[in-house]
Amino acid sequence: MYLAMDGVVKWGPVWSALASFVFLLPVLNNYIPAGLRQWLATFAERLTTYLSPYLHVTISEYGHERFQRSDLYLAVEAYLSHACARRARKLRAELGKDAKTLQVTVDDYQEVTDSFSSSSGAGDDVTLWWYPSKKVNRSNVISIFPGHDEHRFYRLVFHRRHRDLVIDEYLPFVLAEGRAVTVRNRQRRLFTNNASNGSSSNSYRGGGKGVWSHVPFEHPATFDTLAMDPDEKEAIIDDLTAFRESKEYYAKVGKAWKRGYLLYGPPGTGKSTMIAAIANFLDYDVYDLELTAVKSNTDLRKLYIETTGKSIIVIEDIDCSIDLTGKRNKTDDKKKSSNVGKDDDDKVKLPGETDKDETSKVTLSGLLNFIDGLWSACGGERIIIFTTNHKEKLDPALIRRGRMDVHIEMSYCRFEAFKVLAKNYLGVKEHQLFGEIQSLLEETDMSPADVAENLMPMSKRKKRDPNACLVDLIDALNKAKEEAAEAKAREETEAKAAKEKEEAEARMMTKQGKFLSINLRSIFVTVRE
Ligand SMILES: Nc1ncnc2c1ncn2[C@@H]1O[C@H](COP(=O)(O)OP(=O)(O)OP(=O)(O)O)[C@@H](O)[C@H]1O
Ligand SMILES: [Mg+2]
Repeated sequence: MYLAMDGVVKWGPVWSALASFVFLLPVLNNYIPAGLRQWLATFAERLTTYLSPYLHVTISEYGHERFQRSDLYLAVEAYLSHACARRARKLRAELGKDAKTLQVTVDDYQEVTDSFSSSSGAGDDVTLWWYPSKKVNRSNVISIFPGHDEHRFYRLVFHRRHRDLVIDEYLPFVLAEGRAVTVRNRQRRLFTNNASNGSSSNSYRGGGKGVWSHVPFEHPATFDTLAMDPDEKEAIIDDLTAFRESKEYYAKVGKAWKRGYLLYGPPGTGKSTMIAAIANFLDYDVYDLELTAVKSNTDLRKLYIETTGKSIIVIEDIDCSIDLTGKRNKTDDKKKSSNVGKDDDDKVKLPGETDKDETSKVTLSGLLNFIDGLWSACGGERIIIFTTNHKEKLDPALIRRGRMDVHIEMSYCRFEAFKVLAKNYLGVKEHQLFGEIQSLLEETDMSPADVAENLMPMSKRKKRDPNACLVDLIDALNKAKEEAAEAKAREETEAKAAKEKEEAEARMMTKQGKFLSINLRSIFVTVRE
Protein backbone atom coordinates (compact mmCIF):
# COMPACT_ATOMS: atom_id res chain seq x y z
CA MET A 1 0.00 0.00 0.00
CA TYR A 2 1.34 3.45 -0.86
CA LEU A 3 0.46 6.37 1.43
CA ALA A 4 0.65 9.77 -0.28
CA MET A 5 1.85 12.88 1.50
CA ASP A 6 -1.66 14.19 1.94
CA GLY A 7 -2.62 10.95 3.71
CA VAL A 8 -4.66 9.55 0.80
CA VAL A 9 -3.82 6.03 -0.25
CA LYS A 10 -2.66 5.73 -3.86
CA TRP A 11 -3.77 2.29 -5.01
CA GLY A 12 -2.47 2.41 -8.59
CA PRO A 13 1.10 1.13 -7.99
CA VAL A 14 -0.18 -1.51 -5.53
CA TRP A 15 -2.58 -2.96 -8.11
CA SER A 16 0.04 -3.01 -10.83
CA ALA A 17 2.54 -4.82 -8.55
CA LEU A 18 -0.14 -7.31 -7.55
CA ALA A 19 -1.18 -7.88 -11.17
CA SER A 20 2.47 -8.55 -12.16
CA PHE A 21 2.82 -10.99 -9.28
CA VAL A 22 -0.35 -12.88 -10.25
CA PHE A 23 0.81 -12.93 -13.87
CA LEU A 24 4.24 -14.23 -12.93
CA LEU A 25 2.99 -16.77 -10.38
CA PRO A 26 2.37 -19.67 -12.84
CA VAL A 27 5.78 -18.98 -14.44
CA LEU A 28 7.51 -18.92 -11.02
CA ASN A 29 5.64 -22.07 -10.04
CA ASN A 30 7.45 -23.98 -12.77
CA TYR A 31 10.84 -23.06 -11.30
CA ILE A 32 10.09 -23.62 -7.61
CA PRO A 33 10.47 -27.26 -6.50
CA ALA A 34 7.25 -28.89 -5.24
CA GLY A 35 8.61 -29.33 -1.69
CA LEU A 36 9.56 -25.67 -1.39
CA ARG A 37 6.20 -24.63 -2.84
CA GLN A 38 4.40 -26.62 -0.16
CA TRP A 39 6.62 -25.13 2.55
CA LEU A 40 6.00 -21.60 1.27
CA ALA A 41 2.23 -22.14 1.22
CA THR A 42 2.23 -23.47 4.79
CA PHE A 43 4.46 -20.65 5.93
CA ALA A 44 2.27 -18.03 4.25
CA GLU A 45 -0.80 -19.49 5.90
CA ARG A 46 0.85 -19.52 9.34
CA LEU A 47 2.03 -15.97 8.89
CA THR A 48 -1.45 -14.82 7.94
CA THR A 49 -2.98 -16.67 10.88
CA TYR A 50 -0.41 -15.16 13.23
CA LEU A 51 -0.82 -11.64 11.99
CA SER A 52 -4.55 -11.66 11.37
CA PRO A 53 -6.76 -10.73 14.31
CA TYR A 54 -9.64 -12.72 12.80
CA LEU A 55 -10.76 -16.27 13.62
CA HIS A 56 -12.52 -18.72 11.31
CA VAL A 57 -15.10 -21.37 12.14
CA THR A 58 -15.93 -23.89 9.40
CA ILE A 59 -19.27 -25.73 9.30
CA SER A 60 -19.27 -28.61 6.81
CA GLU A 61 -22.33 -29.92 5.02
CA TYR A 62 -21.62 -33.55 5.89
CA GLY A 63 -20.40 -34.44 9.36
CA HIS A 64 -18.62 -37.61 10.44
CA GLU A 65 -21.61 -39.69 9.31
CA ARG A 66 -21.24 -39.24 5.60
CA PHE A 67 -24.84 -40.16 4.81
CA GLN A 68 -26.56 -37.35 6.61
CA ARG A 69 -26.32 -33.58 6.18
CA SER A 70 -25.16 -31.96 9.35
CA ASP A 71 -27.94 -30.44 11.44
CA LEU A 72 -25.82 -27.39 12.15
CA TYR A 73 -25.14 -26.82 8.45
CA LEU A 74 -28.87 -27.00 7.67
CA ALA A 75 -29.66 -24.65 10.53
CA VAL A 76 -27.04 -22.13 9.32
CA GLU A 77 -28.44 -22.36 5.78
CA ALA A 78 -31.97 -21.69 7.05
CA TYR A 79 -30.81 -18.90 9.36
CA LEU A 80 -28.86 -17.09 6.63
CA SER A 81 -31.73 -17.41 4.14
CA HIS A 82 -34.10 -15.97 6.69
CA ALA A 83 -32.04 -13.34 8.49
CA CYS A 84 -29.27 -12.26 6.15
CA ALA A 85 -30.31 -13.06 2.56
CA ARG A 86 -31.74 -9.56 2.14
CA ARG A 87 -28.25 -8.14 2.54
CA ALA A 88 -26.64 -10.52 0.02
CA ARG A 89 -26.20 -9.52 -3.62
CA LYS A 90 -25.98 -13.02 -5.09
CA LEU A 91 -28.77 -15.43 -4.24
CA ARG A 92 -29.67 -18.92 -5.36
CA ALA A 93 -33.30 -19.88 -5.94
CA GLU A 94 -34.44 -23.51 -5.94
CA LEU A 95 -37.72 -25.36 -5.74
CA GLY A 96 -38.23 -26.86 -2.29
CA LYS A 97 -38.51 -30.60 -1.68
CA ASP A 98 -42.29 -30.43 -2.12
CA ALA A 99 -41.71 -28.93 -5.62
CA LYS A 100 -44.03 -26.04 -4.75
CA THR A 101 -42.34 -23.60 -2.43
CA LEU A 102 -39.44 -21.48 -3.62
CA GLN A 103 -36.30 -21.54 -1.49
CA VAL A 104 -33.94 -18.59 -1.74
CA THR A 105 -30.50 -19.11 -0.25
CA VAL A 106 -27.24 -17.19 -0.28
CA ASP A 107 -25.10 -18.19 -3.26
CA ASP A 108 -21.60 -19.69 -3.02
CA TYR A 109 -18.72 -17.32 -2.29
CA GLN A 110 -21.13 -14.51 -1.44
CA GLU A 111 -20.18 -12.67 1.72
CA VAL A 112 -23.01 -11.87 4.11
CA THR A 113 -22.62 -9.72 7.16
CA ASP A 114 -24.46 -10.26 10.41
CA SER A 115 -24.44 -8.41 13.69
CA PHE A 116 -25.07 -9.74 17.15
CA SER A 117 -25.13 -8.44 20.68
CA SER A 118 -24.81 -10.37 23.90
CA SER A 119 -28.08 -11.40 25.56
CA SER A 120 -26.77 -9.87 28.82
CA GLY A 121 -26.87 -6.47 27.10
CA ALA A 122 -23.17 -5.89 27.78
CA GLY A 123 -21.13 -4.44 24.93
CA ASP A 124 -22.01 -3.13 21.48
CA ASP A 125 -23.16 -4.98 18.42
CA VAL A 126 -20.52 -7.35 17.07
CA THR A 127 -20.07 -7.76 13.31
CA LEU A 128 -19.53 -11.22 11.84
CA TRP A 129 -19.04 -12.41 8.25
CA TRP A 130 -20.39 -15.59 6.67
CA TYR A 131 -18.92 -17.11 3.49
CA PRO A 132 -20.78 -20.02 1.84
CA SER A 133 -18.11 -21.96 -0.07
CA LYS A 134 -17.42 -25.30 -1.67
CA LYS A 135 -14.37 -27.39 -2.35
CA VAL A 136 -14.46 -29.70 -5.35
CA ASN A 137 -12.78 -33.06 -4.91
CA ARG A 138 -10.58 -33.60 -7.94
CA SER A 139 -10.12 -37.36 -7.50
CA ASN A 140 -11.44 -39.58 -10.28
CA VAL A 141 -13.30 -41.86 -7.87
CA ILE A 142 -17.05 -41.90 -8.40
CA SER A 143 -18.82 -42.03 -5.05
CA ILE A 144 -22.28 -43.35 -4.28
CA PHE A 145 -22.54 -41.10 -1.24
CA PRO A 146 -24.03 -37.66 -1.62
CA GLY A 147 -21.67 -34.75 -1.29
CA HIS A 148 -18.54 -36.87 -1.75
CA ASP A 149 -17.18 -35.03 -4.80
CA GLU A 150 -18.22 -31.56 -3.63
CA HIS A 151 -17.67 -30.36 -0.06
CA ARG A 152 -19.89 -27.44 0.78
CA PHE A 153 -19.23 -25.51 3.93
CA TYR A 154 -19.90 -22.21 5.64
CA ARG A 155 -17.04 -20.18 7.02
CA LEU A 156 -17.74 -17.77 9.84
CA VAL A 157 -15.19 -14.99 10.40
CA PHE A 158 -15.05 -12.76 13.46
CA HIS A 159 -12.56 -10.80 15.52
CA ARG A 160 -10.64 -12.88 18.05
CA ARG A 161 -11.81 -10.70 20.96
CA HIS A 162 -15.41 -11.93 20.34
CA ARG A 163 -14.42 -15.59 20.52
CA ASP A 164 -16.36 -16.43 23.70
CA LEU A 165 -19.43 -14.52 22.61
CA VAL A 166 -19.52 -16.31 19.24
CA ILE A 167 -18.92 -19.82 20.61
CA ASP A 168 -21.11 -19.53 23.71
CA GLU A 169 -23.93 -17.35 22.45
CA TYR A 170 -23.95 -16.59 18.73
CA LEU A 171 -23.60 -20.13 17.34
CA PRO A 172 -26.23 -21.63 19.71
CA PHE A 173 -28.50 -18.73 18.74
CA VAL A 174 -28.00 -19.45 15.01
CA LEU A 175 -28.73 -23.15 15.61
CA ALA A 176 -31.97 -22.45 17.48
CA GLU A 177 -33.14 -19.78 15.03
CA GLY A 178 -32.28 -21.94 12.02
CA ARG A 179 -34.19 -24.90 13.43
CA ALA A 180 -37.21 -22.72 14.18
CA VAL A 181 -37.19 -21.35 10.62
CA THR A 182 -36.95 -24.90 9.22
CA VAL A 183 -39.95 -26.02 11.27
CA ARG A 184 -41.94 -22.94 10.18
CA ASN A 185 -41.16 -23.41 6.49
CA ARG A 186 -41.31 -27.16 6.22
CA GLN A 187 -43.96 -28.93 4.18
CA ARG A 188 -45.54 -31.45 6.49
CA ARG A 189 -45.33 -35.04 5.35
CA LEU A 190 -47.44 -38.18 5.38
CA PHE A 191 -45.24 -41.25 5.73
CA THR A 192 -45.98 -44.87 5.08
CA ASN A 193 -43.76 -47.85 5.83
CA ASN A 194 -42.22 -49.61 2.85
CA ALA A 195 -42.98 -53.30 2.47
CA SER A 196 -39.22 -53.93 2.25
CA ASN A 197 -38.60 -52.27 5.60
CA GLY A 198 -36.03 -53.59 7.95
CA SER A 199 -33.45 -54.54 5.35
CA SER A 200 -30.50 -52.95 7.02
CA SER A 201 -28.62 -52.50 3.74
CA ASN A 202 -30.85 -49.66 2.64
CA SER A 203 -32.23 -48.32 5.83
CA TYR A 204 -30.02 -45.34 6.29
CA ARG A 205 -31.56 -41.93 5.95
CA GLY A 206 -30.63 -39.32 3.43
CA GLY A 207 -28.66 -41.24 0.83
CA GLY A 208 -31.05 -43.94 -0.24
CA LYS A 209 -34.43 -45.51 0.25
CA GLY A 210 -35.33 -45.50 3.95
CA VAL A 211 -37.86 -47.56 5.87
CA TRP A 212 -40.49 -44.85 5.37
CA SER A 213 -41.54 -43.17 2.16
CA HIS A 214 -43.55 -39.98 2.14
CA VAL A 215 -45.79 -37.59 0.24
CA PRO A 216 -46.79 -34.04 1.22
CA PHE A 217 -49.51 -34.05 3.87
CA GLU A 218 -52.39 -32.04 2.45
CA HIS A 219 -55.53 -33.15 4.27
CA PRO A 220 -57.70 -30.05 4.81
CA ALA A 221 -59.62 -31.28 7.90
CA THR A 222 -59.45 -29.07 10.98
CA PHE A 223 -61.23 -29.01 14.32
CA ASP A 224 -63.54 -26.35 12.87
CA THR A 225 -64.73 -28.72 10.14
CA LEU A 226 -64.95 -31.74 12.45
CA ALA A 227 -68.52 -32.47 13.49
CA MET A 228 -68.79 -33.59 17.10
CA ASP A 229 -70.04 -32.43 20.45
CA PRO A 230 -68.44 -29.00 21.09
CA ASP A 231 -67.56 -29.80 24.72
CA GLU A 232 -65.81 -33.03 23.76
CA LYS A 233 -63.99 -31.21 20.99
CA GLU A 234 -62.86 -28.51 23.41
CA ALA A 235 -61.59 -31.14 25.85
CA ILE A 236 -59.52 -32.80 23.10
CA ILE A 237 -58.04 -29.49 21.96
CA ASP A 238 -57.11 -28.64 25.58
CA ASP A 239 -55.48 -32.03 26.04
CA LEU A 240 -53.42 -31.64 22.85
CA THR A 241 -52.35 -28.11 23.77
CA ALA A 242 -51.28 -29.24 27.23
CA PHE A 243 -49.30 -32.11 25.72
CA ARG A 244 -47.47 -29.85 23.29
CA GLU A 245 -46.40 -27.51 26.05
CA SER A 246 -45.44 -30.13 28.63
CA LYS A 247 -41.88 -31.06 27.71
CA GLU A 248 -40.54 -30.03 31.14
CA TYR A 249 -43.43 -31.64 32.98
CA TYR A 250 -42.88 -35.03 31.31
CA ALA A 251 -39.18 -34.80 32.13
CA LYS A 252 -39.99 -33.89 35.74
CA VAL A 253 -42.30 -36.85 36.32
CA GLY A 254 -39.93 -39.21 34.48
CA LYS A 255 -42.23 -40.12 31.58
CA ALA A 256 -41.41 -40.29 27.87
CA TRP A 257 -42.90 -37.28 26.09
CA LYS A 258 -45.64 -39.10 24.17
CA ARG A 259 -49.38 -39.60 24.40
CA GLY A 260 -51.67 -42.34 23.14
CA TYR A 261 -55.17 -41.77 21.74
CA LEU A 262 -57.66 -44.52 20.98
CA LEU A 263 -60.37 -43.48 18.53
CA TYR A 264 -63.23 -45.94 18.36
CA GLY A 265 -66.68 -45.98 16.85
CA PRO A 266 -68.72 -47.16 13.87
CA PRO A 267 -67.55 -46.60 10.27
CA GLY A 268 -67.88 -43.09 8.89
CA THR A 269 -67.93 -41.30 12.23
CA GLY A 270 -64.76 -39.29 11.59
CA LYS A 271 -61.87 -41.24 13.13
CA SER A 272 -59.51 -40.70 10.19
CA THR A 273 -60.75 -37.13 9.82
CA MET A 274 -59.94 -36.52 13.50
CA ILE A 275 -56.33 -37.70 12.91
CA ALA A 276 -55.95 -35.18 10.09
CA ALA A 277 -57.45 -32.44 12.27
CA ILE A 278 -55.01 -33.26 15.10
CA ALA A 279 -52.04 -33.23 12.68
CA ASN A 280 -53.12 -29.85 11.30
CA PHE A 281 -53.74 -28.45 14.76
CA LEU A 282 -50.35 -29.50 16.16
CA ASP A 283 -48.48 -28.98 12.88
CA TYR A 284 -47.00 -32.50 13.10
CA ASP A 285 -46.00 -35.05 10.46
CA VAL A 286 -48.07 -38.24 10.20
CA TYR A 287 -46.61 -41.76 10.09
CA ASP A 288 -49.32 -44.12 8.86
CA LEU A 289 -48.04 -47.52 10.00
CA GLU A 290 -49.32 -50.50 7.99
CA LEU A 291 -48.79 -53.30 10.50
CA THR A 292 -49.42 -56.12 8.04
CA ALA A 293 -46.35 -55.02 6.07
CA VAL A 294 -44.07 -55.26 9.11
CA LYS A 295 -42.28 -58.57 9.24
CA SER A 296 -41.04 -58.73 12.81
CA ASN A 297 -40.87 -56.98 16.15
CA THR A 298 -37.31 -55.89 15.32
CA ASP A 299 -38.55 -54.18 12.16
CA LEU A 300 -41.26 -52.49 14.18
CA ARG A 301 -38.61 -51.06 16.50
CA LYS A 302 -36.53 -49.87 13.53
CA LEU A 303 -39.56 -48.10 12.13
CA TYR A 304 -40.08 -46.35 15.45
CA ILE A 305 -36.48 -45.22 15.65
CA GLU A 306 -36.69 -43.74 12.17
CA THR A 307 -39.65 -41.52 13.05
CA THR A 308 -38.90 -37.96 14.04
CA GLY A 309 -40.24 -35.86 16.91
CA LYS A 310 -43.31 -33.66 16.38
CA SER A 311 -45.13 -36.51 14.72
CA ILE A 312 -48.22 -38.69 14.95
CA ILE A 313 -47.86 -42.44 14.54
CA VAL A 314 -51.13 -43.95 13.38
CA ILE A 315 -52.27 -47.56 13.25
CA GLU A 316 -55.72 -47.64 11.63
CA ASP A 317 -58.18 -50.48 12.27
CA ILE A 318 -55.86 -52.04 14.81
CA ASP A 319 -58.23 -54.97 15.41
CA CYS A 320 -58.05 -55.99 11.72
CA SER A 321 -54.33 -55.37 11.14
CA ILE A 322 -53.00 -58.32 13.00
CA ASP A 323 -54.01 -61.06 15.45
CA LEU A 324 -53.05 -59.52 18.74
CA THR A 325 -54.44 -62.06 21.16
CA GLY A 326 -50.90 -63.20 21.97
CA LYS A 327 -51.99 -66.82 21.85
CA ARG A 328 -51.91 -67.36 18.15
CA ASN A 329 -48.16 -67.65 17.86
CA LYS A 330 -48.02 -70.64 20.15
CA THR A 331 -50.71 -72.54 18.23
CA ASP A 332 -49.04 -71.60 14.98
CA ASP A 333 -45.69 -72.83 16.20
CA LYS A 334 -47.25 -76.16 17.13
CA LYS A 335 -48.99 -76.34 13.78
CA LYS A 336 -45.77 -75.56 11.97
CA SER A 337 -43.73 -78.22 13.71
CA SER A 338 -46.32 -80.92 13.04
CA ASN A 339 -46.99 -79.79 9.49
CA VAL A 340 -43.65 -78.88 7.98
CA GLY A 341 -43.79 -77.91 4.31
CA LYS A 342 -47.54 -77.42 4.19
CA ASP A 343 -49.57 -74.25 4.49
CA ASP A 344 -52.89 -73.79 6.26
CA ASP A 345 -54.86 -75.41 3.45
CA ASP A 346 -52.70 -78.50 3.53
CA LYS A 347 -51.40 -77.72 0.06
CA VAL A 348 -47.82 -78.56 -0.82
CA LYS A 349 -45.82 -75.34 -1.15
CA LEU A 350 -44.48 -74.43 -4.57
CA PRO A 351 -40.80 -73.53 -4.88
CA GLY A 352 -40.32 -69.82 -4.04
CA GLU A 353 -43.73 -69.59 -2.40
CA THR A 354 -43.48 -68.05 1.03
CA ASP A 355 -45.17 -69.29 4.12
CA LYS A 356 -48.33 -67.29 4.81
CA ASP A 357 -47.20 -66.76 8.39
CA GLU A 358 -44.16 -64.88 7.14
CA THR A 359 -46.29 -61.89 6.14
CA SER A 360 -46.27 -60.55 9.68
CA LYS A 361 -44.73 -61.88 12.83
CA VAL A 362 -45.43 -58.86 14.95
CA THR A 363 -46.71 -60.06 18.29
CA LEU A 364 -48.78 -58.38 20.96
CA SER A 365 -45.73 -58.03 23.18
CA GLY A 366 -43.81 -56.45 20.27
CA LEU A 367 -46.56 -53.92 19.84
CA LEU A 368 -46.77 -53.20 23.57
CA ASN A 369 -43.03 -52.53 23.60
CA PHE A 370 -43.40 -50.37 20.52
CA ILE A 371 -45.79 -48.13 22.41
CA ASP A 372 -44.11 -47.83 25.76
CA GLY A 373 -40.93 -49.87 25.86
CA LEU A 374 -37.52 -48.33 26.43
CA TRP A 375 -37.23 -47.37 22.76
CA SER A 376 -40.40 -45.35 22.86
CA ALA A 377 -38.58 -42.55 24.67
CA CYS A 378 -36.22 -41.87 21.70
CA GLY A 379 -36.76 -38.39 20.32
CA GLY A 380 -39.91 -37.48 22.26
CA GLU A 381 -42.95 -35.39 21.29
CA ARG A 382 -44.91 -38.13 19.61
CA ILE A 383 -48.58 -38.96 19.57
CA ILE A 384 -49.67 -42.53 18.92
CA ILE A 385 -53.20 -43.06 17.62
CA PHE A 386 -55.05 -46.35 17.17
CA THR A 387 -58.42 -46.50 15.46
CA THR A 388 -60.92 -49.34 15.64
CA ASN A 389 -64.55 -50.10 14.95
CA HIS A 390 -64.57 -52.71 17.75
CA LYS A 391 -62.95 -51.56 20.97
CA GLU A 392 -64.17 -54.69 22.76
CA LYS A 393 -62.01 -56.91 20.52
CA LEU A 394 -58.76 -55.30 21.68
CA ASP A 395 -56.55 -56.76 24.36
CA PRO A 396 -56.98 -54.72 27.58
CA ALA A 397 -53.18 -54.46 27.94
CA LEU A 398 -52.99 -52.67 24.61
CA ILE A 399 -55.45 -49.94 25.50
CA ARG A 400 -54.83 -49.45 29.20
CA ARG A 401 -54.12 -45.90 30.41
CA GLY A 402 -50.44 -45.15 29.97
CA ARG A 403 -50.49 -46.77 26.55
CA MET A 404 -53.71 -45.31 25.19
CA ASP A 405 -54.10 -42.39 27.59
CA VAL A 406 -57.23 -40.91 26.02
CA HIS A 407 -60.15 -42.97 24.71
CA ILE A 408 -62.36 -41.00 22.33
CA GLU A 409 -65.67 -42.40 21.16
CA MET A 410 -66.69 -41.15 17.74
CA SER A 411 -70.42 -41.68 17.64
CA TYR A 412 -73.36 -41.26 15.30
CA CYS A 413 -74.32 -37.76 14.26
CA ARG A 414 -76.42 -35.90 16.82
CA PHE A 415 -77.82 -32.39 16.56
CA GLU A 416 -74.73 -30.51 17.82
CA ALA A 417 -72.52 -32.30 15.30
CA PHE A 418 -75.12 -31.74 12.56
CA LYS A 419 -75.01 -27.97 13.18
CA VAL A 420 -71.25 -27.99 12.42
CA LEU A 421 -71.86 -29.90 9.18
CA ALA A 422 -74.73 -27.58 8.15
CA LYS A 423 -72.53 -24.55 8.74
CA ASN A 424 -69.59 -26.03 6.82
CA TYR A 425 -71.45 -27.59 3.93
CA LEU A 426 -74.31 -25.14 3.46
CA GLY A 427 -73.24 -22.04 5.33
CA VAL A 428 -76.48 -22.26 7.35
CA LYS A 429 -76.61 -21.60 11.10
CA GLU A 430 -80.35 -21.55 11.63
CA HIS A 431 -83.22 -22.98 9.57
CA GLN A 432 -86.90 -23.78 10.07
CA LEU A 433 -86.21 -27.47 9.29
CA PHE A 434 -83.61 -27.77 12.08
CA GLY A 435 -86.27 -28.70 14.69
CA GLU A 436 -87.50 -31.67 12.65
CA ILE A 437 -83.93 -32.75 11.87
CA GLN A 438 -83.02 -32.55 15.57
CA SER A 439 -85.78 -34.94 16.67
CA LEU A 440 -85.01 -37.32 13.78
CA LEU A 441 -81.28 -37.36 14.65
CA GLU A 442 -82.06 -38.19 18.29
CA GLU A 443 -84.12 -41.22 17.19
CA THR A 444 -81.98 -42.44 14.29
CA ASP A 445 -78.35 -43.58 14.14
CA MET A 446 -76.81 -41.99 11.06
CA SER A 447 -73.06 -41.53 10.68
CA PRO A 448 -71.68 -38.01 10.05
CA ALA A 449 -70.35 -39.38 6.72
CA ASP A 450 -73.94 -40.15 5.59
CA VAL A 451 -75.29 -36.84 6.87
CA ALA A 452 -72.47 -35.00 5.09
CA GLU A 453 -73.20 -36.85 1.85
CA ASN A 454 -76.80 -35.65 1.97
CA LEU A 455 -75.69 -32.08 2.52
CA MET A 456 -73.33 -31.99 -0.46
CA PRO A 457 -75.02 -29.74 -3.04
CA MET A 458 -73.67 -31.68 -6.01
CA SER A 459 -76.76 -32.38 -8.10
CA LYS A 460 -78.16 -29.56 -10.26
CA ARG A 461 -81.38 -29.43 -8.28
CA LYS A 462 -79.58 -28.98 -4.97
CA LYS A 463 -76.96 -26.57 -6.25
CA ARG A 464 -76.62 -23.69 -3.80
CA ASP A 465 -80.06 -24.49 -2.32
CA PRO A 466 -79.74 -25.35 1.38
CA ASN A 467 -83.46 -25.98 1.59
CA ALA A 468 -83.31 -28.81 -0.99
CA CYS A 469 -80.32 -30.35 0.81
CA LEU A 470 -82.08 -30.28 4.19
CA VAL A 471 -85.26 -31.78 2.70
CA ASP A 472 -83.15 -34.57 1.19
CA LEU A 473 -81.56 -35.16 4.58
CA ILE A 474 -84.98 -35.42 6.24
CA ASP A 475 -86.05 -37.97 3.60
CA ALA A 476 -82.87 -39.98 4.19
CA LEU A 477 -83.35 -39.83 7.97
CA ASN A 478 -86.99 -40.98 7.67
CA LYS A 479 -85.90 -43.82 5.41
CA ALA A 480 -83.14 -44.82 7.83
CA LYS A 481 -85.65 -44.66 10.70
CA GLU A 482 -88.09 -46.93 8.83
CA GLU A 483 -85.32 -49.36 7.91
CA ALA A 484 -84.10 -49.43 11.51
CA ALA A 485 -87.69 -50.09 12.73
CA GLU A 486 -88.11 -52.87 10.15
CA ALA A 487 -84.75 -54.39 11.09
CA LYS A 488 -85.70 -54.25 14.76
CA ALA A 489 -89.09 -55.89 14.08
CA ARG A 490 -87.38 -58.57 11.99
CA GLU A 491 -84.85 -59.18 14.73
CA GLU A 492 -87.60 -59.49 17.33
CA THR A 493 -89.57 -61.93 15.15
CA GLU A 494 -86.43 -63.98 14.52
CA ALA A 495 -85.53 -63.96 18.21
CA LYS A 496 -89.12 -65.01 19.10
CA ALA A 497 -89.05 -67.82 16.50
CA ALA A 498 -85.68 -69.01 17.74
CA LYS A 499 -86.94 -69.01 21.34
CA GLU A 500 -90.07 -70.98 20.37
CA LYS A 501 -87.95 -73.48 18.47
CA GLU A 502 -85.66 -73.86 21.45
CA GLU A 503 -88.60 -74.44 23.78
CA ALA A 504 -90.18 -76.98 21.39
CA GLU A 505 -86.88 -78.83 21.19
CA ALA A 506 -86.57 -78.81 24.95
CA ARG A 507 -90.13 -80.18 25.30
CA MET A 508 -89.35 -82.88 22.75
CA MET A 509 -86.18 -83.82 24.62
CA THR A 510 -88.07 -84.10 27.88
CA LYS A 511 -90.71 -86.31 26.24
CA GLN A 512 -88.07 -88.55 24.66
CA GLY A 513 -86.23 -88.70 27.96
CA LYS A 514 -89.37 -89.81 29.76
CA PHE A 515 -90.16 -92.37 27.06
CA LEU A 516 -86.61 -93.73 27.24
CA SER A 517 -86.65 -94.00 31.00
CA ILE A 518 -90.05 -95.83 30.92
CA ASN A 519 -88.71 -98.25 28.32
CA LEU A 520 -85.51 -98.85 30.26
CA ARG A 521 -87.50 -99.48 33.42
CA SER A 522 -89.76 -102.05 31.63
CA ILE A 523 -86.67 -103.76 30.16
CA PHE A 524 -85.12 -103.90 33.63
CA VAL A 525 -88.32 -105.37 35.15
CA THR A 526 -88.60 -107.99 32.38
CA VAL A 527 -84.96 -109.05 32.83
CA ARG A 528 -85.44 -109.39 36.64
CA GLU A 529 -88.53 -111.59 36.14
N1 LIG B 1 -67.24 -36.12 12.52
C1 LIG B 1 -67.12 -35.75 11.24
N2 LIG B 1 -66.97 -34.46 10.91
C2 LIG B 1 -66.83 -34.07 9.65
N3 LIG B 1 -66.84 -34.91 8.61
C3 LIG B 1 -66.99 -36.22 8.87
C4 LIG B 1 -67.13 -36.70 10.20
N4 LIG B 1 -67.25 -38.03 10.15
C5 LIG B 1 -67.20 -38.37 8.87
N5 LIG B 1 -67.03 -37.30 8.08
C6 LIG B 1 -66.94 -37.30 6.63
O1 LIG B 1 -67.11 -38.64 6.22
C7 LIG B 1 -66.00 -39.15 5.52
C8 LIG B 1 -65.55 -40.45 6.17
O2 LIG B 1 -65.05 -40.18 7.46
P1 LIG B 1 -63.80 -40.92 8.11
O3 LIG B 1 -63.00 -41.58 7.05
O4 LIG B 1 -63.11 -39.98 8.99
O5 LIG B 1 -64.54 -42.03 8.96
P2 LIG B 1 -63.91 -43.18 9.83
O6 LIG B 1 -64.53 -43.09 11.17
O7 LIG B 1 -62.44 -43.13 9.75
O8 LIG B 1 -64.46 -44.47 9.10
P3 LIG B 1 -63.83 -45.95 9.08
O9 LIG B 1 -64.10 -46.56 10.43
O10 LIG B 1 -64.62 -46.63 8.02
O11 LIG B 1 -62.39 -45.82 8.77
C9 LIG B 1 -64.92 -38.10 5.59
O12 LIG B 1 -64.48 -37.83 4.31
C10 LIG B 1 -65.58 -36.87 6.18
O13 LIG B 1 -65.75 -35.91 5.18
MG1 LIG C 1 -60.95 -44.40 8.91
